[in-house]
Amino acid sequence: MTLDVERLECRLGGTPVLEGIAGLTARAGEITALIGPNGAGKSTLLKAIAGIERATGSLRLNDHDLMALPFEKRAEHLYYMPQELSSRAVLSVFDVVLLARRTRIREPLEQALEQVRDTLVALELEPLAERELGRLSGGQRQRVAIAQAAIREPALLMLDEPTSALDLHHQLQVLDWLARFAHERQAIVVVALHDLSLAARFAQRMWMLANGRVAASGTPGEVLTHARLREVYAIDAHIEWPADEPPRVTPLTAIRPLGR
Ligand SMILES: Nc1ncnc2c1ncn2[C@@H]1O[C@H](COP(=O)(O)OP(=O)(O)OP(=O)(O)O)[C@@H](O)[C@H]1O
Repeated sequence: MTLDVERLECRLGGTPVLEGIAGLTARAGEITALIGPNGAGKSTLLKAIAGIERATGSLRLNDHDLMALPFEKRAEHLYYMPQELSSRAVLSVFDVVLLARRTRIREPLEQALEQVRDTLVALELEPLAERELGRLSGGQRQRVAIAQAAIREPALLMLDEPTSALDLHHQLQVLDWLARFAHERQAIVVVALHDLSLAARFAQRMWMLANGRVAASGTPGEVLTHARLREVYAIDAHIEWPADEPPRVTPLTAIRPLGR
């Protein structure tokens, strides 16, 4: 089970935003980290895969040609969690997660309720189960959105900066849970992240974008090099290579304007 992206192009408001995106593969059971500076095209790429932005090229998810599927049909196979989350619902945390699960219309209610309870426990959201969505903090809202996304159990789960509002505990806890989710459900999980050490720790594969193009893809060790961090992020960084562990990146200095 893989997602394969080839020759992807996307224009927004007449401007080319993604150009010649090719050679990107994400595998079932793994986390793929989508990295790159502000404006590199990460959200646009995820939205193009989801069918929210129009694009040309080739997108294959397992045996499906996603480009041939209209938005609603793609949605049967994938889910995209955006960066900006709405918090206006007056429903409780439990109810919004249950509603997300009820897209499976043939599932008995008792089974759905059990799945919701398990997911809330796993994401440490149980104490908030009866709280209205509009009365949550930013990080709590983000964790509920992750629960709403994952409980659909899509073949392809795409999360746009899911840890941007989370404290250190919940950054680790959520990514650890997503790694187990990917493995147990054999889901393809693609996560846009800014923290390179966190990305390297939990992702088996990385897609690095810069200026709407692929700057690199491969394992964290292959992608995260001094030269590439200078070129793509315009930073000097200290990269540690602990034995048998993924690289750790400490950003040191911004060396020039980034341009975007
Ligand atoms: N509607 C639009 N019309 C024209 N250009 C757009 C539009 N939306 C986004 N862009 C541009 O497309 C580029 C890619 O934006 P995108 O949101 O995909 O970047 P990103 O890598 O997700 O950035 P960030 O890390 O800041 O979230 C940016 O230069 C942005 O200004």
